[in-house]
Amino acid sequence: MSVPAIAVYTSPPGAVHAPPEHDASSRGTAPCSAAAASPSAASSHRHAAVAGGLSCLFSSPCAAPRATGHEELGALWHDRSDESVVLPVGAGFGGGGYSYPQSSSSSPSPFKLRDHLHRSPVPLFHSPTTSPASRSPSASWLAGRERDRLFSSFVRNALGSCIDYAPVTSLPLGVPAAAGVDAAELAFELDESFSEAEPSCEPYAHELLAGAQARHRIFRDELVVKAFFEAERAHRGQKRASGDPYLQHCVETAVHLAKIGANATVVSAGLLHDTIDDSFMDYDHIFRMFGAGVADLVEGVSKLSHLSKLARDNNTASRTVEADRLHTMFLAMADARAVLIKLADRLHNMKTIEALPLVKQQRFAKETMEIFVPLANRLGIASWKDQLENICFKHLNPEQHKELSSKLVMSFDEALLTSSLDKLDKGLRDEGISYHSLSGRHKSLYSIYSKMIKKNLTMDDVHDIHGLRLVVETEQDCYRALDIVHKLWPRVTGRFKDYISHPKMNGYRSLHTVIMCDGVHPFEIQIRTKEMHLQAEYGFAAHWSYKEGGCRHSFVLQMVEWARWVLTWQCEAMSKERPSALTNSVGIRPPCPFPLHTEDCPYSYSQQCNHEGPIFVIMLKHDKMSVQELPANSTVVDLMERVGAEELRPRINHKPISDPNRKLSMGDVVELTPALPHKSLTEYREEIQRMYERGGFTLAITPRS
Ligand SMILES: Nc1nc2c(ncn2[C@@H]2O[C@H](COP(=O)(O)OP(=O)(O)OP(=O)(O)O)[C@@H](O)[C@H]2O)c(=O)[nH]1
Ligand SMILES: Nc1ncnc2c1ncn2[C@@H]1O[C@H](COP(=O)(O)OP(=O)(O)OP(=O)(O)O)[C@@H](O)[C@H]1O
Repeated sequence: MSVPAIAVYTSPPGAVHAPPEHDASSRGTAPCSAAAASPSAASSHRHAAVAGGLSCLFSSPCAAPRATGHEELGALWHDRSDESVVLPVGAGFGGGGYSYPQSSSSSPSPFKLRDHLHRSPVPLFHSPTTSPASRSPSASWLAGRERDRLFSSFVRNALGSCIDYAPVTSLPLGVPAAAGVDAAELAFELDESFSEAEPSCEPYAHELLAGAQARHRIFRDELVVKAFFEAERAHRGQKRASGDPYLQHCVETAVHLAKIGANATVVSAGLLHDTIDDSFMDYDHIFRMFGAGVADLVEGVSKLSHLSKLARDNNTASRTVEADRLHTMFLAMADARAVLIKLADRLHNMKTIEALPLVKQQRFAKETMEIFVPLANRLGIASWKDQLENICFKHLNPEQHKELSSKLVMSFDEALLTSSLDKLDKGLRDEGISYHSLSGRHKSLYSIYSKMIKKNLTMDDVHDIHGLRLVVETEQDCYRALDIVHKLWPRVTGRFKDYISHPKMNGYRSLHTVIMCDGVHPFEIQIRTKEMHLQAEYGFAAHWSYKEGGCRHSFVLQMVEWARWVLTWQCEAMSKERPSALTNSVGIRPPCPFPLHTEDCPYSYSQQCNHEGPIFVIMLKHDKMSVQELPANSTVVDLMERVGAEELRPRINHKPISDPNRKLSMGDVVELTPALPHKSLTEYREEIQRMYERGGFTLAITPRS
């Protein structure tokens, strides 16, 4: 079971207006009025909400908190898009049980609602200003490198990455998409072959599609529906360990992707992610039907699956250095979106892991913790990271999990979080301080546990179970806001940290204070500027590396930053240019430098740039796998000399090579096998003859009836 939550509260001044097409009404969301529940409902639902897993995310001026039904404790920063759509009107956003009062501006901001529905894969804050014309990376954005403008574009894009699917059809305001949708009522023309294929599906497949469409509108997209039916064809008759149809796993994987804002290409690839490995379909088939965009992603996922299986079979996850190399390699060798799909696949597998034998549960949990959690962390998908961690925690430390879960239910107060946000928002308004964003979160169960272990604390000593974060415009505003915080609540002595005047070694800057809420609950409040926040999310002070405890290679930092950026950018770009089935998405690339880098920054990383960092390759020697680190530009011979295997025969990526001076690339799989002894044909013939005479061959002859 699980809870944590995020509340995001955007700056009321300088009201944010999104273009009309982004209006929530065109997304089939429940209207705001239906969202607000009464405070009494809030308290009465609290415990149920906690037990069921509650998340809150709301935006001023229209509050839109609601509950979700996640099983595990996890900070659901991103996964909110579809749930709101599924909830019946009335339950709507507010169904979770607490309300947020309307603030001074009475008109709901469609921008904010959009954000509510489609969060970025990268945790970010809300821009106070945006313009209708500026939601996708424009030509001027690409051309310009001016820092401020890049910054605001960055914020816009990151927000925009929560995507606008070119809507196939708009649902009427307040009508949950779930109502009466089935595959027979698809709101677009099916092409001929597709229409023919559809009726041959079994009823459960239609139900699955209708269910997915009810959860997220992208499942009405033509490309996605086509991918659905192709996945159905590929996996027809296949079952999961649970006995469920295999197709269900494909759909759930795709739903996870849709929920964090992935576009039609990525969601389609999510539906097809297992076809190359587990069905008769191959790359060429997918290419012909869906184009290189989808086919490359499916192939990328397949490659990651192979590496992951190799790693699991060889227990690589337990060897820290090699596990670390694997994270880096995964991100460096594959399109970040392929990693995203692999993560979504793993998330669903972990959520259904009970169907596997105990020993496999343990193995998967261990591997997930070592390999996939850090990947989710690096890509900034906090909700997946938290969910994965909590599930693994439950399987790896069941006793502690049980004990802490029940304790957390006692100490956790969702309503307090929202009322604190409200109080701070009011305090800031009263003093005329505008802010960029105000958000709150509950620490995930596993994060609490880890902190307790790391710092030898009891749960009562963890002061940031409830946390607020305020992002303001200027450094001066940080201190002014801090004064307000200290006037609003009594502070906990000795817990104030001024990382603005005294930045941390890694450059992290922020003000931290702990205050006492209701005299019982400590709240950690972080105050920073937009710029400081960017530093805290990316670059050297990035939260992921802070959590991972440092990183040896600076190129890894750059690469991760790049991958996160690509992800954000591509989701946005791709959703704007709704890909036709044959569009090659590889052509769409973000500019190499990260927004914070100047043009001549030598550290900027991109997969096109030749970074000087080491490369990581998988080596299979005598059937044992290891992840080898080599300097950039190393060759096969270099590797063979390094491991003392000059006499062995190298194959790269399953193909023999003729030139041992071939350069190695990140993610190459190098197999070193004993060379065939040099025998003449006659000698081989004699050997076979001897084996035959010894009875070494069994000829499979099927008797004719
Ligand atoms: N991104 C990022 N966040 C940081 C960094 N250091 C601290 N933080 C954030 O600030 C919070 C509190 O950090 P500190 O005030 O230094 O507290 P602490 O000494 O680690 O111990 P606690 O107060 O018990 O959390 C952390 O939980 C993080 O959310 C950093 O280097 N990078
Ligand atoms: N006070 C806060 N307000 C809002 N968000 C926060 C706050 N503190 C951390 N976060 C964010 O919550 C997410 C989960 O962080 P988590 O609680 O696991 O670790 P942490 O608090 O940052 O670090 P630690 O456990 O080492 O103290 C991260 O994205 C982090 O940036």
